Amino acid sequence: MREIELKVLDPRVGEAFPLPEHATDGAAGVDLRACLDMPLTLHPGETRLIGTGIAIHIGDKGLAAVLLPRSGLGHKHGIVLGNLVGLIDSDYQGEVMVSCWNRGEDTFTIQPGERIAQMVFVPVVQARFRVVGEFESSERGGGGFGSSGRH
Ligand SMILES: O=c1ccn([C@H]2C[C@H](O)[C@@H](COP(=O)(O)OP(=O)(O)OP(=O)(O)O)O2)c(=O)[nH]1
Ligand SMILES: [Mg+2]
Repeated sequence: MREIELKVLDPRVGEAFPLPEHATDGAAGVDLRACLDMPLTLHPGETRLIGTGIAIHIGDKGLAAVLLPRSGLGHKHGIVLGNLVGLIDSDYQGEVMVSCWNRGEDTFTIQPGERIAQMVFVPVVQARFRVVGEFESSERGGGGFGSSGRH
């Protein structure tokens, strides 16, 4: 298991609000909690940026973190991410923020400390580009967007 530096920005984290951790042995993500002072009601179509009360510094350019919706919130209540997927750079040291979007048709109230998203660490390959005039031919070539048919 990798160790990632974490700063507690709100004293409730680690006390009233548990620190993020993999909930089971095989869990891919760690849940992030809404560091709110009071319940926050999201009306249909509304998006709000919510702090998590933590900062992380990944500090390894071969690693990043992605923020993803929680399945239950997204499927049952329409609470997903305003940026669809959040990306945390390895050199980011600010508070981890979650853009919460109510894409549903009902209002939804987020409670302080509620788990609103999950964060997954992923490997990253940085690339530089070498400009060429022609590519070596490949089986696919330029075909895409359903070029191989539907079945
Ligand atoms: O859901 C998110 C997405 C991003 N970030 C933070 C970490 C990330 O490293 C930084 C920049 O994110 P990104 O590059 O996606 O945003 P941008 O709009 O391109 O901003 P910038 O100009 O600062 O790169 O914002 C979050 O806290 N939550
Ligand atoms: Mg950016």
